[in-house]
Amino acid sequence: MMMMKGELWSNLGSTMAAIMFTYAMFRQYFPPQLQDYIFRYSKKLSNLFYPYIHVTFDEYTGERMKKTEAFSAIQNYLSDKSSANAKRLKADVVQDSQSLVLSMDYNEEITDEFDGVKLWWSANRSSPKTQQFSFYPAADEKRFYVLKFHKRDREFVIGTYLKHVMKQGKAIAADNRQRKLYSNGAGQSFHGLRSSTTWTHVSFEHPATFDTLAMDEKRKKEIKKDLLKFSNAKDYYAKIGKAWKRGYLLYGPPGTGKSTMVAAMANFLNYDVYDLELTTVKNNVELRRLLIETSNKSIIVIEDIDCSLDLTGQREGKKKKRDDKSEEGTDPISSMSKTEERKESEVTLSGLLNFIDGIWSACGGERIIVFTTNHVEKLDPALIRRGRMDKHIEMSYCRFEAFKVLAKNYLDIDTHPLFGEIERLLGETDMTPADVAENLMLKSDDDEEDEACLKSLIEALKGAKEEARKKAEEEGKQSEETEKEQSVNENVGEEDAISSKEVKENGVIH
Ligand SMILES: Nc1ncnc2c1ncn2[C@@H]1O[C@H](COP(=O)(O)OP(=O)(O)OP(=O)(O)O)[C@@H](O)[C@H]1O
Ligand SMILES: [Mg+2]
Repeated sequence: MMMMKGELWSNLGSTMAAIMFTYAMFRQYFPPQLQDYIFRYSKKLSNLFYPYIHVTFDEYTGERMKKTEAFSAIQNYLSDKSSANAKRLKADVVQDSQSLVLSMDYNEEITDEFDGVKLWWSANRSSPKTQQFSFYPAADEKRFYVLKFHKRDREFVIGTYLKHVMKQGKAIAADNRQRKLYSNGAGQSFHGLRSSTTWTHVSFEHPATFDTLAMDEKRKKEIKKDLLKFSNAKDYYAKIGKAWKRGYLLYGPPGTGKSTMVAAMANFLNYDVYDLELTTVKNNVELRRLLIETSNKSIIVIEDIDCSLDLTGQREGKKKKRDDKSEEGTDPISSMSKTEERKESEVTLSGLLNFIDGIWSACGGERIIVFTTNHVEKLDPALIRRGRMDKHIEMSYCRFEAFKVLAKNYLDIDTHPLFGEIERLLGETDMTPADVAENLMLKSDDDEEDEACLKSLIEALKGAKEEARKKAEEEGKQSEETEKEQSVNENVGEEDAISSKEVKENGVIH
């Protein structure tokens, strides 16, 4: 046995010596051009037997060492596959992500299959030139992914597979990303002058979803379909030459779920929310700047638009006054500083309209603009015409369909003997979902509590019905009185007319 091992070593030694000798001879006796020639042909020869192509994706590119989109997308794309297949994994928190991203460790290789084509991915890093010990990655360490595939699949990989990887990777990043709720602060006061407002953000964690939203199931589905259609319609908007945005007007009495609907929309589409407080925006220029600073995939909300500004259909008069004012001062600088000093918002309706459908709103990707209001009738029709506010959604009082959603959410019940009476009362009485929900809030975990909640709701509904009846009665009385007054006035008017006729005819004053 010992003998055999010794022989093996000596054979290996002599083979190595022979290779080294041949290489030395090759370098010494062959001119460099010939060496190149032989090298190229030997590579071609090896390619004949090695049919695979390798593509490298570096983490950073360019002088400014910008992280490549491709690297991040591949990292996300491979994270699922790595956690299922790779034996050695490493975990990273990718920027702006709320969860860990698992990726295969260096020098691991995993196999992917797409449309019946097999491909191999490996994660690699080039070893740093500086050999110092450090917990942090060396500055000259380069990380990269290598994709290996058969040369017959070249076209498929370049034309289809890589596009699929990028798209999937970006979608995973969007899902994992921590969403944000932005609001425009009221700029700090400095020597009486307000500084410009900017967006500040917190993480967006509103729990409302379309499942928890009390609303007619059919309308809910329709809105969800509309949102999905919009978010997938990049090519369609490009084709018809329209900016990729959509306006929703949510209107209805207080407590009917308008703000809740905005949160549900954001959660459904995975968008950020920009809560725009118009009264703190100094002027149209600032409004435009705020818009440019919003990111893709976002919902820009202006709550209670009727209270935000004087946009309530009297713009002609207002506009004229403003024009008169601007004509007063011809010096643009002095008039600008005057405007700065004025504390109230100078945003105009036309500024807002430009904000919605001006050229600025076309920058970047998809955006949804939502206005909410309690008084749709007060708004200037120009503001809410179709094309600006594409979809008008009325949030109305709670009817039985909506109640069933609340009962499921709050009490976890689908049916109950008291539902019949509640259905009848909800049909006759206007109560907001907020008030219905208030009655369904459990005080304890007791099963009997369900019935107590429903009974308290019935009482509240009866109370509301009675109140509405009394109010209607009072209003009826009032209108009767005003009718009477009117008819008295008319009679007096007639008498006056008769007497004046008599005066004319008789020439006598009674
Ligand atoms: N349709 C609904 N579905 C589920 N919950 C609702 C609904 N409407 C109201 N609520 C409940 O009532 C509360 C108030 O609702 P929300 O703030 O959305 O009303 P709003 O229409 O925006 O009112 P306002 O006009 O006063 O701003 C919410 O916290 C939510 O719990
Ligand atoms: Mg609201």
